[in-house]
Amino acid sequence: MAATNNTQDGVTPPEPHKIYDTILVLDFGSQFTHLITRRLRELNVYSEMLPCTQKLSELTWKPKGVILSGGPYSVYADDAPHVDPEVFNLNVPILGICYGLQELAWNHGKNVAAGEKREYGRTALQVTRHKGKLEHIDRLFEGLEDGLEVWMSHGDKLSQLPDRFVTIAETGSAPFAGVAHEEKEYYGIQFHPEVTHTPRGSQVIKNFAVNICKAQQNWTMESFIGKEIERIRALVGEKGQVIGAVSGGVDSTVAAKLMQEAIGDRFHAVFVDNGVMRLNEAKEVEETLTKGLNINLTVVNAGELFLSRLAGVADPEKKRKIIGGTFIDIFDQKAKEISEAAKNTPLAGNIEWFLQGTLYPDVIESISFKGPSATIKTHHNVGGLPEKMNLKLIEPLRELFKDEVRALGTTMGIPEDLVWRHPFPGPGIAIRIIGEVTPERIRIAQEADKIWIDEIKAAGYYRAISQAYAAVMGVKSVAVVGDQRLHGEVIWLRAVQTTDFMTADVFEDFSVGWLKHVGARIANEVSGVARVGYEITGKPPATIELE
Ligand SMILES: Nc1ncnc2c1ncn2[C@@H]1O[C@H](COP(=O)(O)OP(=O)(O)OP(=O)(O)O)[C@@H](O)[C@H]1O
Ligand SMILES: O=c1[nH]c(=O)c2[nH+]cn([C@@H]3O[C@H](COP(=O)(O)O)[C@@H](O)[C@H]3O)c2[nH]1
Ligand SMILES: NC(=O)CC[C@H](N)C(=O)O
Ligand SMILES: [Mg+2]
Repeated sequence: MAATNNTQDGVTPPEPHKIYDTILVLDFGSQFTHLITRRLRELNVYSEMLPCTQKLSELTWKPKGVILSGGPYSVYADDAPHVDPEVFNLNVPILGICYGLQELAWNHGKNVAAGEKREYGRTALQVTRHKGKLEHIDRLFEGLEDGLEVWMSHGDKLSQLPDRFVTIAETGSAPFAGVAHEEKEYYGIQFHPEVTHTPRGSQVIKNFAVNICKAQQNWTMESFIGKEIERIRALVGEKGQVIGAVSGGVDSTVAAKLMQEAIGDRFHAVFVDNGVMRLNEAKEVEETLTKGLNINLTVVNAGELFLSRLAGVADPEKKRKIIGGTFIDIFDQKAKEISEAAKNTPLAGNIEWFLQGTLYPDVIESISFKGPSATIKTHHNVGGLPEKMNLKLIEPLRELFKDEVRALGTTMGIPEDLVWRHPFPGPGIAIRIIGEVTPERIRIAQEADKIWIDEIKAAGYYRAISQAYAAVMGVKSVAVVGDQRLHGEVIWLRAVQTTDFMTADVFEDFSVGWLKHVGARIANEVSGVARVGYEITGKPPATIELE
């Protein structure tokens, strides 16, 4: 069923929502909306999220079911968002969660009002079973024990049952904690099944998606790989060529591997060694990508150029700009060379495409009903390049969450230590050295970081930590080594836990004794180090990186 023709021939390659049974999640701005999509995908049911304002006539595919998410508004307020009424003509099951339940009720009698008090936290759910004539509506809570623990977060409530609905669950304070339409497959629940505080929430979501919507559970990485490869081939055509910047990080490596599988050497990867990578990293990235993964890779050794442009510069933003600018100069130049050479490749055409490792959270962030968040930092090291070079974007990971990218990488045979590698910023250790970046400081930062990460791995902490590094504080301090005075560098160790990198907690599981052991190793083994500290500030206020 997948198209094999080129798009230029007028056939659009099918997107996942056209291939897999898809549950559409309409977002009313809850903090948890993306978790609904995550939970569904964990059940191997494909799901996509769109803003609640989505015009359903503009949708080019038909969902198997629709979930209306929670949201911060009150349905009865003048400026409250409302779903396109066409949703009720799709003839598919609908599940309303929290605001979504209230939105269902608003559309069936408008009986929603402010409650006397907010209900926030865990509570026990009493399920009402109907059997007999209404047996079909018992399916939402099938297999769930009475009194199950659910998590609530609302201030409004249904003041009476919506027209033609019956109660399917209640709690001490919410008589309409679950409702269902007598005939149509409309369900509403006041609690949040998508959060982990509702331990059996996944079962509720599964009952809706699989038992009620009859969605197939066929969203697996194996199946995604095959379909995505077909899609890339259809998009790029028989001769098109693609260029992409790869960093050795998870996202760009997995994206590059997919391209290699799809079009072989017509994908050209470029890796820039900017001289501020981790110790031996440039060599390792090169080996893994070429020997391990068979990717058509060009390595540009540009360490000296980067360092010469960074000489004497201490301002963090200037450092970032210099690195970003130099990166673009180099990439642009290399891309031109590769394009020229590509023209002489028999059977292949021009480079028309640019690979980007965009992930689903970036997509969600840009389409969420709340609108793009003002605080997010986008670190596109290759920003602006595709337009400048007149290339079309290809983004094979744009439907995936990070953990799905990791699963995909593992399935494609990418080594575990790369798949689980902590993210590394494009400007590298240049933003982990406060002040001027000198070869000596780079050496010290690299050697200290190697010891820190090796120790973290040996102690089994690596995967529990989201990001860890050793930095150079850029101020000198006095130490005494072998009766000699040392005026040396100060090493700053950081390790944080986070899910979204927007906020982060300091990693707390290290014992002081263990930290002392690592500190002693760094001070002893890395020459020029006077002292070592472990950072205890979370984000906010401190950012994850030092600069
Ligand atoms: N040294 C580099 N050489 C080539 N491309 C790079 C380099 N550093 C960054 N890039 C490009 O910038 C993009 C963004 O970097 P970013 O660190 O956000 O993602 P990543 O490296 O792919 O994955 P991860 O988030 O796991 O580090 C990369 O995907 C890659 O295209
Ligand atoms: O590619 C990048 N270019 C950058 O300039 C940059 N600055 C920060 N980061 C990464 O972003 C995440 C959040 O970092 P901060 O808390 O320091 O803003 C962390 O994962 C940081 O490593 C960068 N990545
Ligand atoms: N979490 C929610 O969806 C809350 C819905 C609505 N704003 C309420 O307070 O009841
Ligand atoms: Mg990276």
